[in-house]
Amino acid sequence: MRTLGIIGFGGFGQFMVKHLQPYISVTVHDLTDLSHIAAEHKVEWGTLQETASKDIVILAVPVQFLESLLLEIKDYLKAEALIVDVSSVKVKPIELMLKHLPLTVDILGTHPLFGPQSGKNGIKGLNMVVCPVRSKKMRAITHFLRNVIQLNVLERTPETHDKQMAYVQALTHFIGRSINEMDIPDVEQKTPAYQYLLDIKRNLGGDSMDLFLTIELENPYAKKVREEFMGALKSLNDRLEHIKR
Ligand SMILES: NC(=O)c1ccc[n+]([C@@H]2O[C@H](COP(=O)([O-])OP(=O)(O)OC[C@H]3O[C@@H](n4cnc5c(N)ncnc54)[C@H](O)[C@@H]3O)[C@@H](O)[C@H]2O)c1
Ligand SMILES: O=C(O)C(=O)C[C@]1(C(=O)O)C=C[C@@H](O)C=C1
Repeated sequence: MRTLGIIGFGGFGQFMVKHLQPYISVTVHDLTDLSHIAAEHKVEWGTLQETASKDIVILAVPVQFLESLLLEIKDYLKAEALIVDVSSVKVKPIELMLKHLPLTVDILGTHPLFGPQSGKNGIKGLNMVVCPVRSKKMRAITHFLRNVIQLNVLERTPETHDKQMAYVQALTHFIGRSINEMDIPDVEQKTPAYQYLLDIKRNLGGDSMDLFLTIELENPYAKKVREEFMGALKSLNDRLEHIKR
């Protein structure tokens, strides 16, 4: 039977385990000792070396920590292993995996477009981006994702992914974190549109600061979209300030 190691057992690592554990024997590892949470999920807790030496290894750490992790694990990997990243950006992790991983291992970039909040009622039909890099098992993986987990699999280049995610995610998380910091109130006399804002606040409120930094700073196209948004806010506000009353 094939074995799976998940390195990074934060919000997304823990969420993924619930969906993968029925199909494969899973070992998890994190810098922090989260063995009690692994026990709750009924998966094995391993050392970094044990977890990195499985048939499939999923890297679920924020991208800003990926390079040092790759350097730590590259000598522990099985020659024929499949290494998968799940990062919210795709250009940078794929460059790093190509730079540091041995030529014998298969590499697959992925981005599940859901998480603990958006997937809490099930993940059937949700989107998952795949960026094949080098993998002999691509057909079997796509079959598993589409037909067993029942995701909507979208194949994209890393550049196309990051360009679109600058709007889809960097803009949404920028607004989401702002309204979380403002702590906008829930009130009875609300409109459906305000409920959308409250839903964004709830959906993104539990995400870590490290995830926010990945989405905003590691996507090469995110800064331009933030600037466009800030420009639009400023120009709207200027127009309001200049209306004579
Ligand atoms: N949260 C989501 O909804 C979501 C969805 C899809 C993809 N992702 C991606 O999944 C990855 C993890 O995101 P998250 O939300 O779980 O972040 P998180 O901040 O909640 O958790 C990250 C975990 O990685 C651990 N970690 C960091 N460096 C490590 C190392 N060198 N070795 C072992 N563990 C290490 C941290 O201790 C932490 O527990 C990111 O790449 C993110 O972009 C997240
Ligand atoms: O469900 C959640 O908790 C999420 O925040 C999921 C979410 C998002 O909606 O932006 C967050 C990060 C991932 O890259 C993909 C999806």
